[in-house]
Amino acid sequence: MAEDTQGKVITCKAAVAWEPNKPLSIEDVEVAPPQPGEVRIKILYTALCHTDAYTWSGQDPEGLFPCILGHEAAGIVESVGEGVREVQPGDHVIPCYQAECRECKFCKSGKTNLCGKVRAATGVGVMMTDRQSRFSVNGKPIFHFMGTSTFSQYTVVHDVSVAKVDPQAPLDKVCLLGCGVPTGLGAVWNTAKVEPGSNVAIFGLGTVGLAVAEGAKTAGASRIIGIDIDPKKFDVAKNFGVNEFVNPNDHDKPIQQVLVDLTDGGVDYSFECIGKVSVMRAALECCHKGWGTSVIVGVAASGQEISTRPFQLVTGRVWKGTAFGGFKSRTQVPWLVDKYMNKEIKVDEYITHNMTLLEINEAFDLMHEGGCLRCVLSLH
Ligand SMILES: NC(=O)c1ccc[n+]([C@@H]2O[C@H](COP(=O)([O-])OP(=O)(O)OC[C@H]3O[C@@H](n4cnc5c(N)ncnc54)[C@H](O)[C@@H]3O)[C@@H](O)[C@H]2O)c1
Ligand SMILES: N[C@@H](CCC(=O)N[C@@H](CSCO)C(=O)NCC(=O)O)C(=O)O
Ligand SMILES: [Zn+2]
Ligand SMILES: [Zn+2]
Repeated sequence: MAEDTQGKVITCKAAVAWEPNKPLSIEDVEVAPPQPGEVRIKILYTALCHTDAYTWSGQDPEGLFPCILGHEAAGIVESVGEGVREVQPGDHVIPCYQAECRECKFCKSGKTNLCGKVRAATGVGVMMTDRQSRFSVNGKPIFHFMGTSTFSQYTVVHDVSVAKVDPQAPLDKVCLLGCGVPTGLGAVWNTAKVEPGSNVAIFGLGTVGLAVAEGAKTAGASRIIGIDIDPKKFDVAKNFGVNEFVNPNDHDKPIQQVLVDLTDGGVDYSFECIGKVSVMRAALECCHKGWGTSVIVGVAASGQEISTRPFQLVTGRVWKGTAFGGFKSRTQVPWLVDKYMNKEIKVDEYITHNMTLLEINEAFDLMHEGGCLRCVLSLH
């Protein structure tokens, strides 16, 4: 049902990042009505992802300030702009930072989940139609972030960035299907395509690494080796399918050598879920000669570069990366929600904390502690 806010500016609360690393500030933000091809969403729940912290830190070359961060959320469509056909007010939705237009060269290629339709605009914090922001504070424009900006009670996104989901699904849980959980599952299922019986090494046992473990378990991997410098992660990781643990700090040898020794020459698949280029190298080099494949999932800062001896690739190791786990967002996020509703994938188990938008700075502090996987903020 349409709300009486349709066509009007909505003033609501949002957490604004005015400058890198400065505490987020809860502001009264004006959110303009959606223009053609746009959707205004009442965000009910948003989680925090490490990529929000990364951009907030000032290290993201696409980080523009002031902005409204946030990209792992769920809400209800408040109103739609002209020409929007696939969602309507009242629909339950998950905003998708990786769009899916089904028409561009990328979408039609059948080779990637990346979409080119709105990426140039979302990378510079504006909407595609007029290259303007829909957010302002006292008349000053505030940049969008990742085409989602979910740390706001209302946001405006492109219609190609909205997945309509089962209205029965609990939005305080399925908001996680906007980023971290699909990324880990898809890294295994879509990007690496892990086969039954494989040996898998997962570097970093945060939400993304644990979702990789869950994906590897369901793919039938036999050895799932979790590597983390925080021993507190090991207990929780067992519940997600990790069946062996290695703490690099317990060894004098380079971690890639430890893993090669443990696995008779190296693992079949490895996943870097941290964002450190030195670990990305180790993840590649712990792979088995001839076929081992390493997938980069972690996001590393501007200026960071990966390196290895080309001989590592000449001798058959494969280096790959994944964005949103290779999932086609508008098509497959609803499918992931259905899998959650059918109890085929975990989601609740990644949520360690629940807070409100007003507590967002405390939530970010918590995120840097080992005990926190995902913190879900309620916005209303
Ligand atoms: N590619 C994508 O589409 C995508 C999507 C979501 C998140 N990410 C990125 O994935 C990464 C992981 O996200 P997360 O939310 O799980 O993060 P997280 O911080 O919760 O988890 C990282 C884990 O790595 C461990 N760690 C840190 N340094 C280590 C080291 N040297 N060796 C071993 N373990 C180490 C930490 O103890 C922690 O458990 C981030 O870089 C995030 O930006 C990428
Ligand atoms: N602006 C960043 C890009 C960081 C990045 O790689 N983002 C991932 C998603 S992380 C979600 O938590 C991604 O999907 N990238 C593909 C894309 O952005 O199109 C930088 O430049 O470092
Ligand atoms: Zn994310
Ligand atoms: Zn497209």
